[in-house]
Amino acid sequence: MPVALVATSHSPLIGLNDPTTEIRDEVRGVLDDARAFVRDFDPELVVMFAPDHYNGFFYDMMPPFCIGASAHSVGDYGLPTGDLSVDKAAAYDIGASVLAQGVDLAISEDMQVDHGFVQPLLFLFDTLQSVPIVPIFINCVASPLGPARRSMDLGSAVGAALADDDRRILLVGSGGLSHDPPVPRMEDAAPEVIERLLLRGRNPSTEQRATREEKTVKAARAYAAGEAGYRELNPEWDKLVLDALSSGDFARIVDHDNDWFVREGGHSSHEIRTWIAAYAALSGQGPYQVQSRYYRPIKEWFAGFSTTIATPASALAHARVSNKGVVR
Ligand SMILES: O=C(O)CCC(=O)/C=C/C=C(\O)C(=O)O
Ligand SMILES: [Fe+2]
Repeated sequence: MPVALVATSHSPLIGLNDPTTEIRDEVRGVLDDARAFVRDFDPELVVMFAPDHYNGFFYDMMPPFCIGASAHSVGDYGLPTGDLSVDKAAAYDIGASVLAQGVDLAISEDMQVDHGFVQPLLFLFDTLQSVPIVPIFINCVASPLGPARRSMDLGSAVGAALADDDRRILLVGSGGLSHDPPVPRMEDAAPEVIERLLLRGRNPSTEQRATREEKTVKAARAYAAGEAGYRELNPEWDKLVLDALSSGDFARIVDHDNDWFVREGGHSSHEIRTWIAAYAALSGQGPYQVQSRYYRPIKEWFAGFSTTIATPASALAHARVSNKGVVR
């Protein structure tokens, strides 16, 4: 199948707590390049791996992986609400194949998604409905998490499921590198927050959502000003991860235990599982090459922010090649 990959960080703070104009423009340029690449590739199907942040998935039933046969954006952080254009038949086919290959995943006919899915869609397509999509949720925040290697197994199985599909397929991974924004954790959350991590967190009122989101913005401002006791970003670790994914050396990442990710990259570094899955799906189609790689630590967004584009090595001759950012 003709295939390409875009993996990108997301951050709910984009537009709400921006870095300098220079850095904002730099990122805008990188995302414009990614959008131009995608426009040229003209995908007929997007398969997106992304996490959730207690907007769609709660502790009433928290699967490690879930494929959406229909999906709806909850509209967090000012993003649009509405249905995604899910390719239901493809979702069931991929789900059945992945299960047959021995990777367990749930299926949802009513998947609620947040900025984890919505931002990359908007970065690359401007709207929620521009392109048929199969959304695949990977739990990256709600402990206990399985080993990172399992997200590689998921990605490999999805890649195998797609191998005979003749459509142009864009694989997308959505999540940060090192980062530790204030996403609550069951282990140490206050009782009223624990309530929110259970089913009762679903469909908050406008006021409840605004209060919660204001807290995140306030925390990011304090973090960027050096005031808060949050974990620093880790560009060295981010480079290791980007190098490993660029070279296809997955073992450098997935053979580590979950504590390594938290120690090196903070709790939300588990979001890199979405990239691991997307890259593993790509690697199943043969050798690949990263064509473009951007990285910059952006504290205002609580993110080691990166965007990469990769294609099968055979497609490289047609590539736009660029490397931007501060760490390569
Ligand atoms: O909104 C909340 O309840 C907690 C804050 C939150 O979800 C932050 C998410 C940040 C990212 O998605 C990220 O940096 O990857
Ligand atoms: Fe996130």
